[in-house]
Amino acid sequence: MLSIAHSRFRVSRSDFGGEVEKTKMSSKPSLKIRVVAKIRGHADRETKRWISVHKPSGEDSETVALSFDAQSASKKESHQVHYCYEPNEDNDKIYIREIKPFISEVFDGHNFTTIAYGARGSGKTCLIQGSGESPGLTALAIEDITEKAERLERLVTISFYEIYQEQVYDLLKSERAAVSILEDAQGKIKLKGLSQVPIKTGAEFRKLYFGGCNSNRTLNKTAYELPKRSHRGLIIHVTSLVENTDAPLVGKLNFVDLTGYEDPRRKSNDGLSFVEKSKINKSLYALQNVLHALNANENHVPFRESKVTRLLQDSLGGLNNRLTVIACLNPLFCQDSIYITSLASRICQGSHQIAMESAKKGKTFEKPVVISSSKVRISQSASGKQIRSRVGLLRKNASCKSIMKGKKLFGETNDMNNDVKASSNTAVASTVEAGAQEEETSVSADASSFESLMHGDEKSGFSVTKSMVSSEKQISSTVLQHTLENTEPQNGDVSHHCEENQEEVSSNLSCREEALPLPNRDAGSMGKENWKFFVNEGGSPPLTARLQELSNSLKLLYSSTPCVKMPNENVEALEPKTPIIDSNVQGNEGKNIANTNSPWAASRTCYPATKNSLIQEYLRIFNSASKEELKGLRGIGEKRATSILQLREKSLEPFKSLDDLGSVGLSAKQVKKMLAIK
Ligand SMILES: Nc1ncnc2c1ncn2[C@@H]1O[C@H](COP(=O)(O)OP(=O)(O)OP(=O)(O)O)[C@@H](O)[C@H]1O
Repeated sequence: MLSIAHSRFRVSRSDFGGEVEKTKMSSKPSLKIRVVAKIRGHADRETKRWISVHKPSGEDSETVALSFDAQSASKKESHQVHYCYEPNEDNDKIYIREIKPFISEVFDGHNFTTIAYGARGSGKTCLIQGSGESPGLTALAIEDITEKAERLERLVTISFYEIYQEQVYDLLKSERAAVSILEDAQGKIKLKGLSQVPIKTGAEFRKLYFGGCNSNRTLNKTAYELPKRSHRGLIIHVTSLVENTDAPLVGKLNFVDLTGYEDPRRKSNDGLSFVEKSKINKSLYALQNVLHALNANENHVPFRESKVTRLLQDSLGGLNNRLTVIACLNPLFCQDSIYITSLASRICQGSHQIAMESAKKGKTFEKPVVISSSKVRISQSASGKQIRSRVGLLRKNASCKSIMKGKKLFGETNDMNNDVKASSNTAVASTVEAGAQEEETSVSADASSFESLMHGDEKSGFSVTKSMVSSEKQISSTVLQHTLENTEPQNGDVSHHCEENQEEVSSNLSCREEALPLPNRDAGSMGKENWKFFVNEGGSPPLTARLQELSNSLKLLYSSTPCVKMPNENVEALEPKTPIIDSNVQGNEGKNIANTNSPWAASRTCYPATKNSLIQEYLRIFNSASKEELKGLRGIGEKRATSILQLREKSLEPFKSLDDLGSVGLSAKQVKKMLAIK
């Protein structure tokens, strides 16, 4: 049983020596991101360090630089993050510096999220969940929150969930119970089936959290009945009734322990396949894409790319929320930790860019730091011209600037993605960086394309135009074209992978309803806020954005193409190297990948999408889109959108096939038309 000396944590804001002010990223009313690293402790304290940490001003450093001894001197580069905790620094210290100063904001109705990610065995669980000797961040936070809540007469409830294979489960129920992530007509995220249990003390919390309500659950992960490789999250809700309003104010503190990252190409001890490992890492990639989109102020934030980001949507996307990303690093050599650190550095860079923009606008922010380690590394193997011809080509328009501004987190330095040729993100960025001057060609989709799709007429229906279209539409269209070109039957592995990305709605909802289905102020604004992002200048409907979402999903597949071989991992080759396309690798149906001209072509050969999965994706729009989104589709007005929502109230997934749309009075012809963008 944990023993927490309460008085240890009574530290006033002034005790942080101005830390509160320092950790404020920007006065801009958007997500504030802080990125820190933590090097896990090690039983043998004499172990030679392989990570060097340079703290220019000691604990007061605005940023610190990490470098790895494993990298050769010529390739050695430093990765900047906001701070790095040493192996001998415990969870108390991290809590006091990174979380405690912001607890009061949760009581003001804001959301604070802490996400721990890292390679396997890097200490994420010990950090978030803790152990008997060393309480984790969750236990430390709950002590302060329950104490404060008692004084201020607020209600504290907790939810504890697990995400395994992109399915969410409630961990506070005695039976394994699935949770559905739904969006209501107002755009609020609802976690149907996830219990919220009131707690008043740290002891009550520990009883629940560490298995009190389920004897099968213990702190020891290996003893737990569910598979080990899952994400786990705790939500602490702080609710207060606001005078003269019906809606209570709810602030949330989220803690997420992401599954350990593992390079999918490496053989793992637990025998997981490449595809399974790619799926496990998907949430990490999705998180990066979401943070990139938020940092770059992009029109579409791909929250739906993974369950983790979807579940955290209102905490990541709402106003004045905070996110602390903790990159957990192994104390002994671990190639994956180098990758994890480079990603952390990128997220850190993104948050600085927001700060710089804020500063330019005359708002207060401390001097930004130039991050040398985070330069975008673009493969030199493809010329700008080649890249442009591969991706569908973008003009140097405003959208491109936005892409450049944020620099895609996923797809640039990923060691796998050093095969830049396989990443459309990178290619897009490369196009911009290369300073494309030539006349560009864009691909656009029209209604007939979708009709062709419905009839299985894969190749027809697309027109190549030289018209200027938004980059968003171009990307979507490129993906659509790609999908249409690949409607041949294919092997199970790939379609299975595609299907994993589908919005899941569990039929197993026999569990009790949420104890406190309380609305969240920020969540309420979130739906509309994101809706604003969905609508582009031309007034096109959210379907466009969904197509881009498909694009993102496909990018995830492409980026993890197994047709890439890394150089042998000997001591000489520790630093990330550009993967080599193996000319002997055979794609589906014996096609030789090396003969393909482009990364798109190569990935097509490896991972053909199915027409069916695309149709399923459209059906998911009907099963999950908000009222406004539905109304953006052809043939759906106020009345029909309301009927669809009513059907969804009765059944979680009313539309399982296109025929089911008949129940809201849509004929087959109308359905086909509807799939066209207005
Ligand atoms: N501060 C520490 N000092 C010594 N050993 C530690 C420390 N933190 C963690 N460990 C040990 O490291 C191992 C991995 O820790 P932990 O389970 O927290 O890692 P993880 O990142 O959650 O792993 P996974 O990715 O497999 O979920 C455990 O055996 C744990 O006892």
